[in-house]
Amino acid sequence: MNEHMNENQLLQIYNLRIGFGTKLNDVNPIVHGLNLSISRGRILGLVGESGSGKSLTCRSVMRLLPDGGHVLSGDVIFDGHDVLGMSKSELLAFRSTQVGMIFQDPFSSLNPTRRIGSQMIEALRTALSLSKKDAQLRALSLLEQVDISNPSAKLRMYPNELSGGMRQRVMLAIALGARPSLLIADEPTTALDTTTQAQILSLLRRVRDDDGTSILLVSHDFGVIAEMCDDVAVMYGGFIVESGPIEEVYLRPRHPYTQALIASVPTLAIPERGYRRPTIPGPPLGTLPYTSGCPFASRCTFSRAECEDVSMTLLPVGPSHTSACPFGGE
Ligand SMILES: Nc1ncnc2c1ncn2[C@@H]1O[C@H](COP(=O)(O)OP(=O)(O)OP(=O)(O)O)[C@@H](O)[C@H]1O
Repeated sequence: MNEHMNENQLLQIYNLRIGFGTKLNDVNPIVHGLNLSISRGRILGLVGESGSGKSLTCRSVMRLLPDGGHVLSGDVIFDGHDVLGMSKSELLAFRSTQVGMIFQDPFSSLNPTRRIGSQMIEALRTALSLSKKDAQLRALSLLEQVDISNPSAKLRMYPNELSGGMRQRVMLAIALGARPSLLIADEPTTALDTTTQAQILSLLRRVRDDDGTSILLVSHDFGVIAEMCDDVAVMYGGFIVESGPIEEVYLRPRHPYTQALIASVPTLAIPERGYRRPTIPGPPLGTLPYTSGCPFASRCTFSRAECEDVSMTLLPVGPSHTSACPFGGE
């Protein structure tokens, strides 16, 4: 395990394979040998279409895969610690103090029958062993940190009395409760209107700037990733197909899937006036099992016979920039 350790990296994922199945000897692999790392204080974007394996990758860091999901092989190293080898008690401590996570739908994580205050206080007391009084004070200061006005009134409310944006702020406040060094944000703004989305993204950036928190930000929207992240990893069909610093990847994308994804960012699409951004041709991958070669080949404008045999290894194509397409997107 120690051969993987790198002190500049907060999170390192090596050769991670995830699959689904009821029996371990009958598992359908979904994520195929994924490598990923996040440096301290940086924001890494994980981008790709629905079903590419982004959420499973995030959940495997917390060891919170859905029922039937298994890590088949690989290593997850957090701050030098082997997450996949942690005991139950180490895992509970890790989840409640080292990593915070927010999801697309904050409703699914909040209990609708309990007031915001009692949920926050319970989470804070469990994570930080605080007295009830101290947990209440910390809850108030956390709500202020995420720009919630009149926080004491909000503590008395139920989740359904808050707007979607407010609920996401509350989830962020809970996730930041123990000042985690990593925040995993899985499509945190997808369900929100554009103004609220901008506010939540700006809050996330502030969390990183003020506290040095590393962030793993998942999105299917390259526009959000380009605006927010320092580094990006592009996923397709359970593989990372390209990764690197955001300026490099955004300005000089080398994998045809990344090129298509960037070309389809809806900056100004007004179809009724005849201008629209291109979409990626062909149907999404769906749930077909992976066999071999490049999973994007059937939709790729540059596809050729050799694509059926490429190994999907990330090859260097620029400064810290790698791509799995050996043909350079040409
Ligand atoms: N609970 C589950 N049971 C069986 N298969 C699952 C389950 N959850 C995910 N999968 C499989 O794993 C694939 C990847 O799922 P994942 O949620 O990681 O995708 P994603 O990239 O995060 O997409 P989305 O943005 O839609 O959540 C899915 O297409 C599905 O085939």
